[in-house]
Amino acid sequence: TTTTTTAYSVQVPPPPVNLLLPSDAVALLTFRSKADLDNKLLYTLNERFDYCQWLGVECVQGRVVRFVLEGCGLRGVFEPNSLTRLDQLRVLSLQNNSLAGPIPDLAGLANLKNLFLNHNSFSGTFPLSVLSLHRLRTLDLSHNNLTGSIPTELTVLDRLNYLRLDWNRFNGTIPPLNQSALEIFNVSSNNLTGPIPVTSTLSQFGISSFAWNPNLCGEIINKNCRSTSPFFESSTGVASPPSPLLQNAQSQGVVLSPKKHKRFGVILGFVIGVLILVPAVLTFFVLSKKRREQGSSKSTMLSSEAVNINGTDATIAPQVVNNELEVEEKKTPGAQLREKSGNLVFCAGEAQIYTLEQLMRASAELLGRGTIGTTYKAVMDNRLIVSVKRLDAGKTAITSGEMFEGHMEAVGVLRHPNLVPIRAYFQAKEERLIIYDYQPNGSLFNLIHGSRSTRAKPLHWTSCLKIAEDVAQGLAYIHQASRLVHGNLKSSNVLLGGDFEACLTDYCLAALADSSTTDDPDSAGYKAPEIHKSGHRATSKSDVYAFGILLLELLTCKPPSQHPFLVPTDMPEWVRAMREDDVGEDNRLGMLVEVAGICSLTSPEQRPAMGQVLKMIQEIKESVMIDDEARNSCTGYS
Ligand SMILES: Nc1ncnc2c1ncn2[C@@H]1O[C@H](COP(=O)(O)OP(=O)(O)OP(=O)(O)O)[C@@H](O)[C@H]1O
Repeated sequence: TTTTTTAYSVQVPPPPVNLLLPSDAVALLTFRSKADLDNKLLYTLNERFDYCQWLGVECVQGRVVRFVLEGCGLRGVFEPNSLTRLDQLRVLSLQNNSLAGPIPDLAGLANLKNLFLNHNSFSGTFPLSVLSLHRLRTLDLSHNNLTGSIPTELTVLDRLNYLRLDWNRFNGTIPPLNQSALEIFNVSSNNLTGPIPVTSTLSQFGISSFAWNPNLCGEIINKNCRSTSPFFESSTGVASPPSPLLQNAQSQGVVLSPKKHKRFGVILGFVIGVLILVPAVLTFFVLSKKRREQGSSKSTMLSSEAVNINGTDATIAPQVVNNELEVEEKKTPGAQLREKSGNLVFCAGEAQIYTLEQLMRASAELLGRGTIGTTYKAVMDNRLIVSVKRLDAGKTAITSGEMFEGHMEAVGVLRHPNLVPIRAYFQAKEERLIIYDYQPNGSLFNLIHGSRSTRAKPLHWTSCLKIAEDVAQGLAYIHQASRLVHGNLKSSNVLLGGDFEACLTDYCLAALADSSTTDDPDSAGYKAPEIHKSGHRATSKSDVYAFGILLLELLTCKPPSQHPFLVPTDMPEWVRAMREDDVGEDNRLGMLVEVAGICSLTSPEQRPAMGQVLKMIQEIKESVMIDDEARNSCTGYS
């Protein structure tokens, strides 16, 4: 007789193969068929339980309990009725891929505890099926294109410990979350409106959890709700106290329907706008005309002496010569923007969530001095923390004001999970500032060379692989999304973000400076030979060279100044000698060293493009089964 266990010895015509497969294998194969458009996952089934060995899969007694495919270059869709059949799944992570389309119904994943779908291109609305996953502790949907509102019913997930919805396009109000277990929470960079609910849980989070939502208000972000709009309904359904004008209308017997409330709000806003703006604009023009007539050349200006950097704590205080807005005769788009935002130009169309004055009042801590400027950590009075790079006037003197604005407008729109975003810039006479997000976990330089006592050995090779992939992704994005190049890649310009992801900073700034003034022995080792020889400007191929050197630095724990001069064929031996404790990883390491070797070839024409380098690294990643321990060390940098 023929049974299902002898499915491969055929005496009678076999039933369709799907009927013979365990349902978990069918679920995985169905998922792969729609998500893995580039056939990166080599899922073949020779034996009945082969699927438990597939990349990213972990089973207990033949049932899939973890499915983790992070940064695998998946660029299809998440097929409904595929993974959702894995009813024993505890962990599902598809983060850092390019999956698109809606998130399907996940209600079948009744045992799910951790769900990471962040850093993809999912669209559609918040997946309501998640609300039925009562065991859920971690939910990360950040960095997608999700729209619509955040459901109030999220409050029912009482085990929720980690909730990230940042970098989407959610609108509406924030639900009054009050789960005592919630420790990580972020809804920044959305389109949320209204007051931040005052619950004991939400009140413990800082401004960075809510930032970059232009119409959000509340004490946490230091924004008065009534001044934003008198008609916000709070998320608990209780309206904020009406404005005095509205009270007046009501006391006179005018009854306003909710719709009329809105219309009344618009009319009121318009009337107030006209009443305030017209005199303000008139005053502004009269003042500036008077000033021009007096031939005044005074402007809001920061003086280099104004930054007190004695010790670690300082205040970036502007020496305000004249507290009026700087008005230039010829108005470039940047100049008009400057007028609008009080001289601080916010990039990528982002809303101005702080002013120059707030920034200047911030307490500042010196982070370090670089080749073209000095970097500070600035903590503003609204508790927002940013990093301010103060360019050295002499070093960027070759770049005119207009060129600087044009350049910053091009660089400031770059947005990628592996780039530290430039939020704003400022320039006045002798003063140029660039404002970045502050990265809390230090730089790759510190991680590799920081405390020698704790980090005497090179990083685990899987950590190297993850960092290399992050850096390659950031660089490839710059090259593909713009005609710009990084121009100053080195380990101190690779910062570690909140999730220890590697993010590039200082990108595209080298072009502002005269290269003869920026020679620095620490950077010299990353410079491609053609730049050393003829002082050529950086190119995408010199970025690739620097990447090769950085990869060797990662693998060997040796700064470029200590790299022996090697041809690619000698590199594997040197790297192996530097990692003598590593056993059994020769093959994988060998592949990474090979990538470093071809990136750092002397001739720029022979070096691959950054997109190709990224592909090579991703292929190495896919060619190995990353076991659980290695995966953990990937994010923990063991
Ligand atoms: N956004 C940031 N968040 C946290 N630390 C930062 C940030 N930007 C820079 N740093 C750190 O501040 C220090 C000084 O940075 P800076 O860019 O001024 O100099 P550098 O990177 O050493 O040289 P270069 O100017 O050539 O890039 C470095 O240790 C860097 O890692």
